[in-house]
Amino acid sequence: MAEVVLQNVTKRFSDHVALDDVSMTVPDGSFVVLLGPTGAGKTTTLRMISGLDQPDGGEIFIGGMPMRGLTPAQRNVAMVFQQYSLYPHLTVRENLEFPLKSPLLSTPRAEIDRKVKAIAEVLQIAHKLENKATALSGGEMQRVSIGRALVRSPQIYLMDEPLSSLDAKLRADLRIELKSIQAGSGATLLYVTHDQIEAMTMATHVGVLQQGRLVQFGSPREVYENPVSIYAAARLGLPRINILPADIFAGAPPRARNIGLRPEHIRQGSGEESLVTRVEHLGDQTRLHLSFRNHQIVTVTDAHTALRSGDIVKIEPNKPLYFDAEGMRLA
Ligand SMILES: Nc1ncnc2c1ncn2[C@@H]1O[C@H](COP(=O)(O)OP(=O)(O)OP(=O)(O)O)[C@@H](O)[C@H]1O
Repeated sequence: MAEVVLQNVTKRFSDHVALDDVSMTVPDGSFVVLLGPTGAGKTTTLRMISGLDQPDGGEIFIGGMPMRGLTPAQRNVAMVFQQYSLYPHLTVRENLEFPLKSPLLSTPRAEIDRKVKAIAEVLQIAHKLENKATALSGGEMQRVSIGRALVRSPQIYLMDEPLSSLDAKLRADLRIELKSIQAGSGATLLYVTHDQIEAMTMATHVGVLQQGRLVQFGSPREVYENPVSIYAAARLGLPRINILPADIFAGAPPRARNIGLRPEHIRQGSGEESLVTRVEHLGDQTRLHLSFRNHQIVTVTDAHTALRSGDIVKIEPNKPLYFDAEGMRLA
């Protein structure tokens, strides 16, 4: 496995700048998740690293080697797309074996069998090994595509929302499996997702992309607790961070335009009165929807709370984040 370095990478599509001077180091053995809304440049970043597309400016290094001019095969990267890409006329087993049968690798038969079996078990498709790829459900095909990447030992795995087409239970299972495969093998993984839970649970680092610019890079915890802007703060956390006018509570510093309060950073029982508008019991926690001076706030409370819609609850900020008129964090 290898470190991947992007140095001032820029990519334009006619006059649209999809990646704008992006510099980023994906450390060897890390699990980096790229975050950003649609169009932020996540897929473009993966395509540049894979060699499917060329940057207009800047350099990409994998394992210290410059990648300019090298084909995807020469880069030895494994990519999993959101949409499965299988050989339809081959069986699941043949699809999984395919990458190992490359003449360059000359993997021994016993080794191929062992790897295919192990991966098929992890991905819960062992019972479908002899089926034709076309005889699978969408979720099964996607698992085979993931398997085709995992049987290899590339320099880096590039995955673009690989779990988004799977049902919730399988997604939760595979999240744990992928993370343990990565942690166990020391693989380097660059991963795109819109799923907050995937990002928080799997990433060693997250990179926040905003209109083609990398605006923050750090551990999920760092980005969660110390976001550089409202934009970065809104990328992690569910329910989302509450953004309110800064003067809605006393104590805002000069130049503060907005206060950001994570749902769990609102103390209840003292402070200002707010109205409970909805109580959502989710089992392990309860969400309170509050109306406070014409603003809606979401906070969390005790799972067995007796609060009901129409009640009054006192609230005050705990660990507030302040942002200026441009949405940038104030120290
Ligand atoms: N082949 C292309 N031709 C023209 N424009 C493109 C092309 N590929 C991407 N773009 C543009 O570049 C920008 C970044 O696209 P990209 O696919 O990287 O976004 P993304 O963050 O992956 O979004 P999504 O979450 O929707 O996949 C977008 O504005 C997109 O329209």
